[in-house]
Amino acid sequence: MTVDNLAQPARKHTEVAVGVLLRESDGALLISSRPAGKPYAGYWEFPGGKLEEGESVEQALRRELVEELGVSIGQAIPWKVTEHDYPHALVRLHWCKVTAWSGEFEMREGQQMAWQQLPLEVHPVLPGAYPVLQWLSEERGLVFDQGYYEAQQPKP
Ligand SMILES: Nc1nc2c([nH]c(=O)n2[C@H]2C[C@H](O)[C@@H](COP(=O)(O)OP(=O)(O)OP(=O)(O)O)O2)c(=O)[nH]1
Repeated sequence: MTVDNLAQPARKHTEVAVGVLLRESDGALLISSRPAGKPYAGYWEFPGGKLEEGESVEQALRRELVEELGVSIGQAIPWKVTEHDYPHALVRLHWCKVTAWSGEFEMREGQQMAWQQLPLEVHPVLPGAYPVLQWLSEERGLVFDQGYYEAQQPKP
């Protein structure tokens, strides 16, 4: 460890609730694009957002999906937790599966949404979502090829 590292305070995690909405009829996944004005605007991700003070993961996810998509979710089933270190934030992503919701989808933040099978056709995909694509692929007996998604990232 260098002297510089010793001098740095530990980075605080930003807690994020993320929903993997699964369509019963064909197993498609709901993916949405990040709205203008946010870091990684235009990247595709699973819908969700940051926990507010005092909120549980499920409460935050329920609130975010109303705010972003206009739908009320049923149970959010906790699935896995990952971390991703971006230049803008160190995030802890709380992934939940969601199989029931009500209401009509409305893009309330000017974003786009798409029901997708694997591998996703939309791009670029937020790198913090890769692990979920891997688990979903494994569940479905599909090969996950991270290079396919990396090749679709904008060139620096
Ligand atoms: N929603 C979502 N966020 C993800 C995914 N993968 C991933 O790394 N993230 C990261 C990106 C952001 O740093 C963070 C989510 O924060 P955000 O800025 O979208 O959350 P928010 O809607 O509460 O934003 P805000 O406008 O209130 O600040 O999690 C994903 O698949 N979905």
